[in-house]
Amino acid sequence: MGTPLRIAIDGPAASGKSTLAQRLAAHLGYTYIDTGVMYRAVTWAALRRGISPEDAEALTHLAESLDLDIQRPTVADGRPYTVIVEGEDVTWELRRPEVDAAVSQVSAHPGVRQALSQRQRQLGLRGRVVMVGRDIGTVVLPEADLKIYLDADLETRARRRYQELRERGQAVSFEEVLEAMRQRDALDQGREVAPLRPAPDAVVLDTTALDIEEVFQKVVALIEARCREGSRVAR
Ligand SMILES: Nc1ncnc2c1ncn2[C@@H]1O[C@H](COP(=O)(O)OP(=O)(O)O)[C@@H](O)[C@H]1O
Ligand SMILES: Nc1ccn([C@@H]2O[C@H](COP(=O)(O)OP(=O)(O)O)[C@@H](O)[C@H]2O)c(=O)n1
Repeated sequence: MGTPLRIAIDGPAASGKSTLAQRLAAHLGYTYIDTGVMYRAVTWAALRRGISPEDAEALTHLAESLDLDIQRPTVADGRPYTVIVEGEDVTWELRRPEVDAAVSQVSAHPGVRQALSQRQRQLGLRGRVVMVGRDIGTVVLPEADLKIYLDADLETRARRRYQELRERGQAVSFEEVLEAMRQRDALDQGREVAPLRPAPDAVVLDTTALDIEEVFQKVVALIEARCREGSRVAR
């Protein structure tokens, strides 16, 4: 294999997926695609319209028809991209605790998943992408050339997310973040369609004791090793 053209990164909340993916995409000159943002956008729109997170039919219709645009950052406030839903910049709205609390329930509906996975697969098939989510290696792009599953223990992930939210000025307690994350993990791992788990051919990397740079270096080393293997086979 040469440089992997499609890289899939899956794992639970705050395992470091987006951080790694953005650095890898910049390093390789690839496009970074965050699929979680699409599930968050549907959830945000549902909350605004008063659609219940249990209403499969209404949510499926929303996922199929939502006017959603993910653009290059339009404001220099640390955002990796700007998300426009129905003409409104909702980039930071999507990170609010209300969205966190409902997103796993919304994402469990097969109709919602089908609508969004289809859009994601079309983007992924273009190649030269680093795609992040929960089911990229298992469902969205099972033919990805490199699959990474990032993990870290719950406390560590909750601490990372807590610090991130506090730095952004959100008034949350560590216990609230921990409990919300525990519930989201359970729903994401327990759903019937596309449950969160590593693909059989994923490289599982536990980041509990690794800093951001160490994770990045490990994955770059992995990509370089795969490239060397590929060129040996090709010779
Ligand atoms: N290996 C790491 N060590 C410490 N902090 C990390 C690490 N990876 C990511 N972070 C921090 O943890 C938070 C969540 O990371 P993020 O990449 O958004 O996770 P995910 O995309 O998996 O939800 C961010 O504030 C990020 O800077
Ligand atoms: N490919 C994906 C991506 C996200 N999701 C859902 O969307 C939620 C938010 O995903 P996210 O990647 O934005 O969450 P964080 O890891 O950033 O906290 C997850 O908890 C899942 O319920 C999914 O089901 N499948």
